[in-house]
Amino acid sequence: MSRVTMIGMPGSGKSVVGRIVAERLGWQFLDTDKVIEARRGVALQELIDQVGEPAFLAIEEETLLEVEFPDSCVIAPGGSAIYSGSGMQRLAELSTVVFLDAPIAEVRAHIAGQAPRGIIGLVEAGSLEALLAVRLPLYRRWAHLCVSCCEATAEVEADQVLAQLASYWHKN
Ligand SMILES: Nc1ncnc2c1ncn2[C@@H]1O[C@H](COP(=O)(O)OP(=O)(O)O)[C@@H](O)[C@H]1O
Ligand SMILES: O=C(O)C1=C[C@@H](OP(=O)(O)O)[C@@H](O)[C@H](O)C1
Ligand SMILES: [Mg+2]
Repeated sequence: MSRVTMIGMPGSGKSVVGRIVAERLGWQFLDTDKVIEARRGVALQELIDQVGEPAFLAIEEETLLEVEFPDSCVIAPGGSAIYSGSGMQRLAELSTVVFLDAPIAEVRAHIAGQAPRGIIGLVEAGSLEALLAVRLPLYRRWAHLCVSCCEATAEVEADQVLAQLASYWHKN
């Protein structure tokens, strides 16, 4: 199957690692957060602030269901994509889904280095640890492959993803 989708917590590296995986395969890279920003003409954080979390999830679902994903592409949806059963069903049918399983300390450090962003369900969960506990069964449910990332550079993580993909594609 000539598409890959990266899923995982915000800050786990879906966009950065996904882009490197795409480059190494000579494939296109598509970040659905960027698609939403381009369609709406606002930064993602601003959109979440404007419409609220439930409406953002509806916009994200609509995007996952409507975008035409080309052949030979790596897709990086937002970390909240797993809240859309129909969106994930579509991605699982048209791509190999890779869960970037990053330790929470790494997630926290990566998020801290970035501009503020709305993380869906974080306020309700109370902490990143509690949010991960809620999301983990969903990430695992939709993943064809789980790649554990531990204090490696994005380049090394991309190599790990590619090695596991090669093995998965060989068997499936
Ligand atoms: N393995 C890594 N090593 C160092 N920095 C990383 C790594 N993965 C991601 N980052 C950094 O963390 C931030 C969030 O990464 P990003 O790819 O946007 O995550 P996601 O798309 O999963 O939210 C970026 O600044 C990125 O450069
Ligand atoms: O996990 C989340 O709740 C979110 C993750 C973000 O994308 P990244 O996972 O690419 O950071 C973005 O879609 C939005 O801020 C919500
Ligand atoms: Mg991203």
